[in-house]
Amino acid sequence: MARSQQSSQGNWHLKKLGEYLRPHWQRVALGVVALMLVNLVGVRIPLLIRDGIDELQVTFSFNRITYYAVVVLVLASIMWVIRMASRILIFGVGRQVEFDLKQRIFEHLLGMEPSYFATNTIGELISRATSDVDNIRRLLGFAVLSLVNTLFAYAFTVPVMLSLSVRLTVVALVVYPVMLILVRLFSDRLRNQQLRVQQSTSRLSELIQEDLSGISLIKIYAQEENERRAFAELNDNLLDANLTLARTRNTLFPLLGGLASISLLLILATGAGAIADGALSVGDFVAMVLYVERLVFPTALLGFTITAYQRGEVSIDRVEAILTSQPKIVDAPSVQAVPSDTIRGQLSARDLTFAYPDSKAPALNGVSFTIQPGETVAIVGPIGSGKSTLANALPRLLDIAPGQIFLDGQDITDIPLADLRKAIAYVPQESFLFSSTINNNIRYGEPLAELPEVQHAAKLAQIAPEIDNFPKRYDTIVGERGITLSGGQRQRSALARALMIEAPVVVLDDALSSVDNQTATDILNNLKTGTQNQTVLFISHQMGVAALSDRIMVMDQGRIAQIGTHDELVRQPGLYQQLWEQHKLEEVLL
Ligand SMILES: Nc1ncnc2c1ncn2[C@@H]1O[C@H](COP(=O)(O)OP(=O)(O)OP(=O)(O)O)[C@@H](O)[C@H]1O
Repeated sequence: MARSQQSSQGNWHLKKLGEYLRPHWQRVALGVVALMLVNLVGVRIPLLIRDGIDELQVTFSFNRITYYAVVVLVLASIMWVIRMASRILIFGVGRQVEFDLKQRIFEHLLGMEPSYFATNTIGELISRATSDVDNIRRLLGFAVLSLVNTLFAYAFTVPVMLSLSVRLTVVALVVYPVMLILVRLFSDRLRNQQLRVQQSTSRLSELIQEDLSGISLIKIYAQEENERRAFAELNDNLLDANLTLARTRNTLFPLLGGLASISLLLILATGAGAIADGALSVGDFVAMVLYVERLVFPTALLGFTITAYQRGEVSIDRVEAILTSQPKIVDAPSVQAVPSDTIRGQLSARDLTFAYPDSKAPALNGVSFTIQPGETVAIVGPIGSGKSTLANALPRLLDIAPGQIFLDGQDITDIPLADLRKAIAYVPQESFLFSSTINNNIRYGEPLAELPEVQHAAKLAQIAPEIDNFPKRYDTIVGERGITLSGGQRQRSALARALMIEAPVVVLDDALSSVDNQTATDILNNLKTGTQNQTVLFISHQMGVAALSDRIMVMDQGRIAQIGTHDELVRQPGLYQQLWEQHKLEEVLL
């Protein structure tokens, strides 16, 4: 049972390797033909030497020696050239497959929804896309080359050896079954140890990635020592895993090499007797020794080939786990394109309910509303009341069931994702800037936009005067490798990016929290009076700004508790009144 499972898994890995190689089959085939030629020529050389020795035993002639020497030299040179070509071809295929896999992994990850990255850490994904892909490259380069070479070496050498002396061939090959048993005994252990190395590497890269992203937090809480210890522990684990694997490999490889050399000893011992009996010529004997030597090297390499294969198998599993994960948020087959200039911007929800996986209470519970085109609606409510969940649901960053959210009356799950996201400009709480110019950051959604358009968006987002003061104005590099912007500057840059795409609907998820009330109000006024008269959904804890919107939705525990204008709500007893009172009190105190 276990064995059949193992062999079916082995077949699966081979199938996958076949799939990786298929696009490059011509190069692989050429490489294999080159290896075949190398071995064909290689088999010929000991026979020539044998002929030379046997001939020279009868008559000694310098001309003949020179003849044999030149022929051997020419053949060896041809072999060398073809071997080089085979290596270039096969290693090149390994690099090509590495390129293909990296490309596929990245493209696949781009299609996954944000929640995928909450369960699969970035460090782990990076380790799979780099070191695991590297292992597959080595498997396809080195392991394929050495395996095919070994197969040809045996296939061509053994028949010639048998034709020279059956007895000596059997003696030379007697150790080989022992080698196979050894390899089998070690292979499970090698695979498990290999897996441990790869898992430890992933855990270490996860920690590095997390700690370096959260370096300020580590410093604020003075946790350097603890983090150093955690790193040392994982690093120690990796060292231990690597050393254990090295121990197993260092036991197996010399054993294989040693056994192969025993063939040579056995042949020397039995060959002498055969020559004395006249059963074997000196030339045949020398040829036999050369043949066994030809087999020793590929056989000793078998250990490396096996580990490269097993390491590759583990990596194939880890890479395929990414490639076979299905994105949950995809276009339904029935979607039809919706050009954004045909969208008016009416947004509605009908009994919208959503629960995060593994959470008991729904984050949105029977939410219903209709927002008219051009309306500015603020969403307020206590922390954790479901505001961000609602904002994420609108551009389908969450896996929302059909029949719950509508844009201009059309179910958003019937709109192609690309069109929906072009129609709803969403500015998340965390404003992320790429390490590029501020110009490129703002025109991220419209990469071909000209500077005046970028400047206009910056003006609407009230960041233009500050950009004019940056060292290289719109060409200033920002983000991780550039100048550091303040929280408010980052937020307004992210807002300018969203305004750049001129979407009919703009959703701001607490995206002006680092901006003072007056600036936030000016920005909202810009949106209302802009050319597009956009529908704006504006999540905020800034009650003073929210009060200026056309209507306000008050959320509480995943439900809409109240909805109306500021004047209506402030007169109704309820959550809005409380929030407003609290706001006024804070204003007085500040
Ligand atoms: N990725 C997630 N997985 C599981 N639960 C989540 C996730 N994100 C939010 N929640 C939960 O869903 C509920 C609503 O959260 P949400 O972020 O929508 O609230 P919010 O009103 O935007 O809060 P805040 O004002 O603090 O931004 C909370 O109980 C929160 O713990």
